[in-house]
Amino acid sequence: MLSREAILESCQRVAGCGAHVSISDEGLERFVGQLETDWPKFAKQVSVDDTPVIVPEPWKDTKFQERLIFSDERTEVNWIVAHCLIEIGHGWRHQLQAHHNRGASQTITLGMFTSHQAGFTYTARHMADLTLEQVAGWFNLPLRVEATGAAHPLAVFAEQLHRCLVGAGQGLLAAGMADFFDVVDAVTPAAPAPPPVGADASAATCPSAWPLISRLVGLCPAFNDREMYTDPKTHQAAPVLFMKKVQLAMAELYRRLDGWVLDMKKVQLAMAQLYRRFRRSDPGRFAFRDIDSLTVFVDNVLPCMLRVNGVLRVSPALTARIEARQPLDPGSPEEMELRACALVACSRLVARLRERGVVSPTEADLDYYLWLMGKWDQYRDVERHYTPGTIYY
Ligand SMILES: Nc1nc2c(c(CN[C@H]3C=C[C@H](O)[C@@H]3O)cn2[C@@H]2O[C@H](COP(=O)(O)O)[C@@H](O)[C@H]2O)c(=O)[nH]1
Repeated sequence: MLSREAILESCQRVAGCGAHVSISDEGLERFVGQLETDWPKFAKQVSVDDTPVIVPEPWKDTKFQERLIFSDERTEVNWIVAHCLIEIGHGWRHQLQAHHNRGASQTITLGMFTSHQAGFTYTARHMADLTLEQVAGWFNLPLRVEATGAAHPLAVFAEQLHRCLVGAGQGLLAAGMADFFDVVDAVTPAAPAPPPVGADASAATCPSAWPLISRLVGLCPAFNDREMYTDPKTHQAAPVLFMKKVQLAMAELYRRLDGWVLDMKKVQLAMAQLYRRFRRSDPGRFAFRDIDSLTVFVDNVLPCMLRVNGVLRVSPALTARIEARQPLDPGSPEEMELRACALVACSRLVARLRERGVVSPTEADLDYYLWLMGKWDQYRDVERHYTPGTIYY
């Protein structure tokens, strides 16, 4: 089974021997102080947890604030997991900006809203049968250049999205699962009876996130975010695990649904809405007792925020490549060192914050914080690394 330890240890191996990226102890300590000061501002932004997605400041006043209406809990869970499965496309940021003035994550979120409004439900069969044209339509991605009829560069992005979804649909079907919700059901067959109001969600009745993570990774190729890394000194190769999107899915399910018992009947739903306010009163399926064992969901934004805030030291040659927007190859040492060092640095940041005791976030909280930070005015134009060839982030 996948575990926090397996992910962290594989990244620590890279962080200990990387040729291009390392963690600065002084920078890390300085950033801990900054986080303590800035945390309250952040807490306000993500505490609104009944919105379908976390809404960064620049997205305010857009339709993302609207509540998506789902016919039932199964449909909502399937939409959330599918959304996280296709949180990719950072490497197309500039092409997307030029095409429709939106970045990768806004393109994905808007496309997910559009598909929902079009009545699409993310069942295994529906995903397996998706056509490239359908996907390109929802996400507003051109497949051809109008004037010449030649393939549009963004068609590759549309193909990546299509591949993620079809792969998941086929994987689920092969395992006899009708949808993502069936996987939840297979892992935690019956929602445990809710403990009395006011009881602690960390009680053993709450499920662990890791069996569900492991099962989803086994079924959906696009969740299996791992690469081989060769130690530059010993020349030994070993796998490095990041598991960005599947951990994001756990955090999203937790953020949205931990207060719900998902298979309850309509009349109970109203009760659940009331319970939901009392976050810890109704753990159901998604109040993962080990939510604080997730690592950050490492993409290209986190390494960038840590680099500009002095936590990551990046070699001048690699910094120059990043600033020149030169793409990195998926699985290249540079790409893996950036991601691995960011993941390890975040676990150290959270450990230090907890020791000092002023604020005590989970790594998932810190992830959301750093991702939202990438939208702040002073950071929006800072170049991040780009790996357009990956389907993992
Ligand atoms: N570490 C981390 N990375 C995240 C997200 C999200 C957003 N998550 C949504 C899902 C549910 C929530 O409610 C959020 O609304 C996107 N990304 C990644 O950023 C990358 C850059 O894209 P851009 O921002 O356009 O530049 C892209 O690879 C994208 O996959 C997150 O939360 N954490």
